[in-house]
Amino acid sequence: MSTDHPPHSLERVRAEIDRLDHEIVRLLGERYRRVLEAARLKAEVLQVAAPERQRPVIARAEARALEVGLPPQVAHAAYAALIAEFVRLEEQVFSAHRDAQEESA
Ligand SMILES: C=C(O[C@@H]1C=C(C(=O)O)C=C[C@H]1O)C(=O)O
Repeated sequence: MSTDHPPHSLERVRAEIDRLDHEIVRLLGERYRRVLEAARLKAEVLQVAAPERQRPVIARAEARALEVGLPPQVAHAAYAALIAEFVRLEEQVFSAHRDAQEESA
């Protein structure tokens, strides 16, 4: 279904939303794998949250939202939630790594 032929029924709109969600989650999976790579490149848990990096990432998402006609507060809320969860997962990578080191010591 292309955007040249907008869907007219609720069913068709929902089918298009489902198709987009499929792609969005695929992209989130790619992003998650890069976040794990970033975690592996950090020397200590204090580097995980990196607020100085979070701010421009969220600002860029808001600016991109404006370009594509998405209310920027939606991009802000989505990215703040995503990053909070990614930070939590990165912290788990660190504690698992620390536990493994302690066990082998
Ligand atoms: C991926 C990183 O780690 C965390 C996750 C971020 C993200 O999901 O964009 C950004 C900064 C950090 O809070 C990073 O430092 O780049």
